Amino acid sequence: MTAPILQLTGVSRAYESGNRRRTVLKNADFAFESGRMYAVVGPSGSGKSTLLSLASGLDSPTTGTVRFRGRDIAELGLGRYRNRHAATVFQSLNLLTYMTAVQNITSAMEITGVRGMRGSRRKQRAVELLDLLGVEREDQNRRTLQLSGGQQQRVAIARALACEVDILFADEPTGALDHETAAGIIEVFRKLAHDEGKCVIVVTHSREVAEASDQVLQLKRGKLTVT
Ligand SMILES: Nc1ncnc2c1ncn2[C@@H]1O[C@H](COP(=O)(O)OP(=O)(O)OP(=O)(O)O)[C@@H](O)[C@H]1O
Repeated sequence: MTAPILQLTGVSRAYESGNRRRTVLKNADFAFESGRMYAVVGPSGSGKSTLLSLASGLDSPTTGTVRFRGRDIAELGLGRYRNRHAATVFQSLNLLTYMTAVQNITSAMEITGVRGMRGSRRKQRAVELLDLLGVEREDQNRRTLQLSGGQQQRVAIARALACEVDILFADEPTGALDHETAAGIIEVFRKLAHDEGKCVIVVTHSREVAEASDQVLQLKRGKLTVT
């Protein structure tokens, strides 16, 4: 086994409401590797989004640690971890619909500070990523509002990758897509893991996504098991 890129050790998350305290993720242990695609599955309310938030540095565990290349992400800084190493494609995509596909990516690069890259180089990088994800050149310069759901999903993935992150998280990426479009997106994730060496972690209800993954993590009432 190669050294894990991301390691969860005894990770729990509890929420307080009034005088009640409920643990929704219980003592999760898992080591993720580069070059592999993982699916996180489980019934509604089982803790999938909670796990995603903790592993992607959007939230902190109540107990336990999340380590990126051996270093606690709390020490590294959650903002820095998210900007430089781990990006998330949210269900809502959050694309700027009045901008083109290319502009969505170059503006994200500006905001998250891909340093030392001039405007023309940023644009070139955006085109490279969109090519990699199979967005046709003529569609790359259309406003994302005019693109199909599958194309928008590809743009959101390209944007997440723009900062050369090592880990890509996606929350229910095929939920709103028809079967054929979903199959294309699944292929994109597999390619990013197997050809580009990324660690891809997908929260999903889809059997197809789970079957296409290298490993499936199952959550049931906050308990993580690996199948
Ligand atoms: N901020 C919060 N405060 C209190 N409880 C929360 C909070 N966020 C999530 N929960 C609770 O934690 C449990 C796990 O939620 P989570 O969103 O992780 O489930 P999920 O498996 O992603 O569900 P779904 O498939 O429906 O998106 C749920 O019972 C939820 O109500």
